[in-house]
Amino acid sequence: MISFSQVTKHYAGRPVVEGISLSIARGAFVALVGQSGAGKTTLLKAINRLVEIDSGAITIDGEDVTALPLAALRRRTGYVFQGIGLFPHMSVAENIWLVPRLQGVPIDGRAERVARLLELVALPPVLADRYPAQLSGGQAQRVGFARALAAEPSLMLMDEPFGALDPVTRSELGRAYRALHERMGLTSLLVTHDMAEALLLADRIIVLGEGHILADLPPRELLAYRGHANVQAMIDVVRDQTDRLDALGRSDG
Ligand SMILES: Nc1ncnc2c1ncn2[C@@H]1O[C@H](COP(=O)(O)OP(=O)(O)OP(=O)(O)O)[C@@H](O)[C@H]1O
Repeated sequence: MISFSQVTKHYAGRPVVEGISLSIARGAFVALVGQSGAGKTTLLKAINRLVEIDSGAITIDGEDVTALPLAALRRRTGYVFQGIGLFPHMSVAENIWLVPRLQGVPIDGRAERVARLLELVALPPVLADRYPAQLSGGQAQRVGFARALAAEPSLMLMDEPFGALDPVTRSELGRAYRALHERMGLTSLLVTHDMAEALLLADRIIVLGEGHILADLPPRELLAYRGHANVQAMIDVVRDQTDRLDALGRSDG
């Protein structure tokens, strides 16, 4: 569904993404991980052209993203990011209805469609009339997902969408999104710092570093990976935490 061919992006003369080629199949759930500054966000934003690449090409369903009108491209791609950016002066319903409104969908269907989208992200319908300041962080993030899904995108681009949440909400929302991904037949790309989250949610994990793909494997195979030191270090953190927790559980004092 998405294809990157020799994609390169520089900032201030320094390559951030260098000659990256990869293909992502329809229905895949792919996590992009890597240390801070590895180029994860740059690669994600290049898809919906929030970032313009210097060279190479990115296609969605065989169409070059630079040949698509921006509005059509953004309609196909739901975008969710940390801290979500809900408009504070708009109610939840108005925030969710932003894209359908731009698409000229008649307002008389709004209440029903907003209620359905809230239900999808497991929020009660009464929240429709609240304002963002009256929501918890987890609720706001769910509204962000509902807003992205309102355009009925086939591709979801997510940049640390669970990053600002407490661990319990983070885990709940991650699982809820994974279920939505299945149910709605979405293609999902998730940028995360959290290797454990990537291993538990995604079907395929791409590890970026120094502008390149360091590893590109399904979770089980990545766990057994031996190779690039940076990749191993990220996996070792998860393994070490699991081992220490196991040891703690077994200790008698
Ligand atoms: N608009 C910009 N102008 C200049 N440099 C930028 C710009 N955007 C990103 N960079 C630099 O490019 C590099 C990659 O940034 P990017 O945000 O893609 O990394 P990342 O892997 O998503 O990092 P993080 O995990 O910290 O969000 C960083 O060194 C960053 O400082």
